[in-house]
Amino acid sequence: MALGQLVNGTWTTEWTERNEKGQFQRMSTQFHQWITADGSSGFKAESGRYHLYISLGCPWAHRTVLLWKLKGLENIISLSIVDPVISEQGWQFSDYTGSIRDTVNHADYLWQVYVKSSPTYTGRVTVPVLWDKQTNQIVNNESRQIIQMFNSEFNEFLDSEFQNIDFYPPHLREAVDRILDDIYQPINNGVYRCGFATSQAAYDEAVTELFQALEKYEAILGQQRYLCGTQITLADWCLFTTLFRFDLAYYGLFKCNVKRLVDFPNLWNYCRELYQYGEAQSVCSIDHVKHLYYAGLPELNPSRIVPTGPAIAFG
Ligand SMILES: N[C@@H](CCC(=O)N[C@@H](CS)C(=O)NCC(=O)O)C(=O)O
Repeated sequence: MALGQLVNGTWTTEWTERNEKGQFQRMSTQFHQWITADGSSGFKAESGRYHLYISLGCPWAHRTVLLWKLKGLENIISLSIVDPVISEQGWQFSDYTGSIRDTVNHADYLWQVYVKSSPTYTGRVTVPVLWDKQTNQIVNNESRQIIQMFNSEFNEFLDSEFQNIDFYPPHLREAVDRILDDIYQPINNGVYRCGFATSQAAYDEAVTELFQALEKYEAILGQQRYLCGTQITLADWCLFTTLFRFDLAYYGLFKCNVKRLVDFPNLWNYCRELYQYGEAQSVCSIDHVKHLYYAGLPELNPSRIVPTGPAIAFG
């Protein structure tokens, strides 16, 4: 397995996210500070102060770059995109097409950014990472929190066209949070629970829960256009990044193959609609997704061959 982690600031190739039942158990992220418009948190929203590290293949990081793009933060927050294929030393920077090297810390590997922020860090080295250039530290590495900050805290630097976009409006916050909680374990993390299971029982449980939840949301989207009703919210973007990868990677490599996404008429139309929303598709990379999963997880695909298909008409 190419995945490793930092132990006391040193890179190791241990990977310990499965229990004795063969179930995948995702570790929690550790950097949870908050950028605020007024600076009361200690991290004031400022133009040019922050840097975002992402992978275009990763569904969690994809959420943050979608918000970055859709809120018009390109000239406010700088960006690095890792090589899609995770290396023996974790995420690396390269000249792979569509990647962007680390212009801030000039790291070769993302673990170096973690160690610069926190020299004795122990834990996984994951994307996304939001970095503060002023105090030289990681502010936050949890996608669900980063997208909330991007949605509202940088508005004063944006044109009114972008200021007015609100994917987390106060009257829908409770509903968004409830849906995010509801889709996390069976769907967003559920595909990983299928793919990384090491026992039949763990896989059976995960795949059953995944398809029950997909059927549930298929029915909901038969009644309403978006997860919270008539308006696109953060909940939709968080479901979208998993759906976008479904037929490209999860159906094949992770054995999420009871049905394809295209076999769910409502979920499939919804996925296509979100893909076509604004400039979303400019940060949707089929190539990075397929390389991340097929070339970067030799435990699941020892040949690392990236399949040619499937041909999927998102556009
Ligand atoms: N809870 C985190 C999860 C982030 C995460 O697990 N990212 C994966 C990529 S899909 C990663 O960086 N994995 C590398 C590793 O575990 O070594 C979030 O939502 O931001």
